[in-house]
Amino acid sequence: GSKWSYIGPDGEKAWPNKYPFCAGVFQSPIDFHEDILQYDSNLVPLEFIGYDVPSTDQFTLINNGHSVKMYLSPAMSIRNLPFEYTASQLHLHWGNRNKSEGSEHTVSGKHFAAELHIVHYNSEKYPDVTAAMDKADGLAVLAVLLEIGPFNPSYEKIFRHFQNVRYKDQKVLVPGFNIQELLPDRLDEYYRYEGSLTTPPCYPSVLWTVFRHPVKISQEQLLALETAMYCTESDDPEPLEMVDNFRNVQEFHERLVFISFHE
Ligand SMILES: NS(=O)(=O)c1c(F)c(F)c(S(=O)(=O)CCO)c(N[C@H]2CCCc3ccccc32)c1F
Ligand SMILES: [Zn+2]
Repeated sequence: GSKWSYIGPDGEKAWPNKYPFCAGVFQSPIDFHEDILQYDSNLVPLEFIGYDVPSTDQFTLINNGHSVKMYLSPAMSIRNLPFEYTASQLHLHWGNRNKSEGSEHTVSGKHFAAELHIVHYNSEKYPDVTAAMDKADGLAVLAVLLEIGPFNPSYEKIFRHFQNVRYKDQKVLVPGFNIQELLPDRLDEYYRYEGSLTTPPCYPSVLWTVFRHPVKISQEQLLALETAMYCTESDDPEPLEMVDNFRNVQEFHERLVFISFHE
């Protein structure tokens, strides 16, 4: 129950009062635009281990008051990064029903409808995500930009449970499935930069991989994401809709974003 939000007196402009790193260096998210991008031929496709989780396993999906997050299996990890990173959780960021522009990262100043983040920690150097999250080489987050298109049966495996996590601290079990289904085609094409957590405590501890190609979900799926959840508990007399839970893009001076693709 950390006291910060995306709106009002505890909104992002006030974060540095309680969380000094939020005013610090290497902050995320950022805008990807031409003059900060540099092709890097060393950026090879990531390798996903144990992402195909059997349906006999279950993931816990929880409304934590800031986002809807799903704890992942410790058997899931990624390679081809400087270290092996083990999966911790995935969560989403989105806008609202009148403005479906809730992605955190932007491309040439343009928001996408929403964004999925899969948080991993450096399991070669640290015992768990709590030990890793404030270390410069502690975390690796994969980001998928979401846009409107046909119904997406893979995202529906999570979205179908939203009615059971409408309020803060509610949770539900989700049968395992291949988390790789949530990722776009062309896993070889991505943006790569060193940044931070996009929520307090904003530690500059994240190696970001943002896939170039967005994934499509339907208008109805997006509306469900934008209207299902509340930041408040089920008995709160003043319910607060969980909308616009994205941080604005941060200044990015004298830094480069490396890309694995030619224009
Ligand atoms: N955009 S983001 O930077 O990826 C990002 C979020 F946006 C986000 F909301 C969360 S949160 O849901 O945990 C609520 C805020 O702490 C996280 N959690 C991370 C960092 C904080 C502690 C922690 C502990 C265990 C697992 C993951 C995490 C987060 F990393
Ligand atoms: Zn996130």
